[in-house]
Amino acid sequence: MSFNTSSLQNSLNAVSTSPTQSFMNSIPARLNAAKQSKTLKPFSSGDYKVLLLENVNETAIKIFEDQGYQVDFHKGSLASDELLEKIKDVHAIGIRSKTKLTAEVLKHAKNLKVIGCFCIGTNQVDLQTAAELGIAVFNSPFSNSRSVAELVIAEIICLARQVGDRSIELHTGTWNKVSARCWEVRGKTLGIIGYGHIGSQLSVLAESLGMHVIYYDILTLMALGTAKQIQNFDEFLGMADFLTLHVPETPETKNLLSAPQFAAMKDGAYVINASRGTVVDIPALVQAMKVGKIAGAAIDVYPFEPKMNGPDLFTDDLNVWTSELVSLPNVILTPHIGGSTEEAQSAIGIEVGTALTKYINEGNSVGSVNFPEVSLRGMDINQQDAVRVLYIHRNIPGVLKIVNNILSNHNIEKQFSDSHGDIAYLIADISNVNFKDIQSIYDQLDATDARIKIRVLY
Ligand SMILES: NC(=O)C1=CN([C@@H]2O[C@H](COP(=O)(O)OP(=O)(O)OC[C@H]3O[C@@H](n4cnc5c(N)ncnc54)[C@H](O)[C@@H]3O)[C@@H](O)[C@H]2O)C=CC1
Ligand SMILES: O=C(O)CCC(=O)C(=O)O
Repeated sequence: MSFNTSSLQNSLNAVSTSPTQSFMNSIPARLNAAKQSKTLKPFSSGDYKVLLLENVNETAIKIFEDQGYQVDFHKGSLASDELLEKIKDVHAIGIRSKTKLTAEVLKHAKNLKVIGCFCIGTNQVDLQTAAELGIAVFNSPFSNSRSVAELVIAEIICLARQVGDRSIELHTGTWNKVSARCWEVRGKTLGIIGYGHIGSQLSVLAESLGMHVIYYDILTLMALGTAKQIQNFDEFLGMADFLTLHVPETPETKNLLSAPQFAAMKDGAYVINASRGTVVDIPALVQAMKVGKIAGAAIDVYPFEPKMNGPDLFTDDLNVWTSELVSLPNVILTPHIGGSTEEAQSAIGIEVGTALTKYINEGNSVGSVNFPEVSLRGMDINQQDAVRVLYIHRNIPGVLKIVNNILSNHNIEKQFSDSHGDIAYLIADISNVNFKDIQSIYDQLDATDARIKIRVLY
C-alpha cells in the first residue's frame, strides 16, 4: 500500500489547527473579501435629506456628512407647523425626547424612510403608525444609562443632606449650618422601580455606597450584588428610604406613584424621578410633601417640557402646578439632563448615526424598535449587474411567491425575510440586472397589493 506523506501531513495540520489559529489564518482572506464588497447606496445619496433636531451630537452630523447626505441641523425642537413643513420632504429625521412624531406628523412625511431617536425612550414616536408607513425607528438602548445612574446617586446624597436648599440660601447670602434631618446614605434602603439598564446600573453604584437595594419590576430579573426583588408593590413601597423610578412611559406606568402609593411609603421617604414626566402624579407629590410624608424629591422629567432652552419657560403655563412645586423645600429640579453628558451624547451620536446610515445604504434594520430585524452580507464588488431590492410589505400569505415571481428573470443571489406583527421586510440581492430592468422591477413590486415601501440599492 502506498502512503502519501504530504497528504497525511496536511490532514494532521488541519486537525491540529486550533479554532483560534484557523480564525487567525482566515483573516487575510476575509479582509480581502470585505474590501471587495460592493458599496451599496441609494441611487443618489447626495439627494438624501436628514433633518436633525434637539442638538443631536456632532458625531452624528459628521457620519451623515461623510456619506454626502444633506443635513439640516437645529439646536431645539420645532414648533408644530414648522415641523410639518420641514418633515414633508426629508428622508431621515433625528430627534431626542421632545419632538412628538405623532400619526398626524408622520402622515405628512411622504419621503421619510427612517427615524433616529438619539436617546433611550421612544415614547415620543407613534411606533405602530411608523411601521405601518414603512418607516423604521432606531434608538440608543444604553449609551446614556450610566449618566442617568450617576445623576441619581448624586441626587440621593443631595436630598439626604438638603444640599439644594443650603446652596440656594448661600447664593442669596443666608448662612444656615444645620444637621437636623440630614442623613448619611450608608445603611439606608434604595427602592428601584424598573430594574432595566439604568435601574440595575444604579443598583451596583448604590451598593458601593453601603446602601441596601430592593427593586420592583414587572419581570422577574436577576439581582446584582445583594439586591433583592420584591414582588408585592405595596410591601416594596413601605420598605424604601429612597424611591427612584426607571420605567418607560406606557399606559401602565402613568401615575405609577400617586396619592395611595405615597401613603404606602415610609414617613420621611425621598422620591426621585428621572424616567418620564407622566410616571409621577406631581399634585399628589406636592400634597405628600406639604404634610411631611415625603421629605424631598428630585425631578428631571415633566409631562410638558419647553421646546428649547431659555428663561421664563418653566412656568404654570407649561404645567399648572409649577409654582407650587418650586416653592417647596428640598426639591431638586433639573431640566431633563439625566442623559446629558459629553460621553453619552457622543456615543449616542455614533450609535444611532451608524444605524441610520446602515439602514439607508444597506437596508440593514438590525436594532430597529418597530421593524423586523433583517440584514444581508455585502455584495461581491465584481457584481456590477447586481442590485439590492428592499421590499417592506404587509404580513399576509402569498406575498413572497408574487415577489419571487417578479424577480425570477434574474438570479436571486441571496434573500432574507422576517416579520414583526403586521409588517414584513424582505431584502433580496439579484444579479443579471440591466439598468433598464430596474424601473420595471420597481414598477411591478409597486403594483403588488401588499406593498408598503420599496427601495432599490445599487
Ligand atoms: N432622564 C433622562 O435623561 C433619561 C430618561 N430615561 C428614561 O428611563 C427609562 C428607563 O430606561 P432603561 O433602564 O434604559 O430601560 P429598560 O427598558 O432597560 O428598563 C425598564 C425596566 O422597567 C420595567 N418596567 C416596565 N414597565 C413597568 C411597570 N409598569 N412596573 C415596573 N417595572 C416596569 C421593565 O421590565 C424594565 O426592566 C427610559 O424608558 C426612559 O424613559 C432614559 C435615559 C435618559
Ligand atoms: O437626552 C435626551 O434628550 C433624552 C434622554 C432620555 O430621556 C432618553 O434617553 O430616553
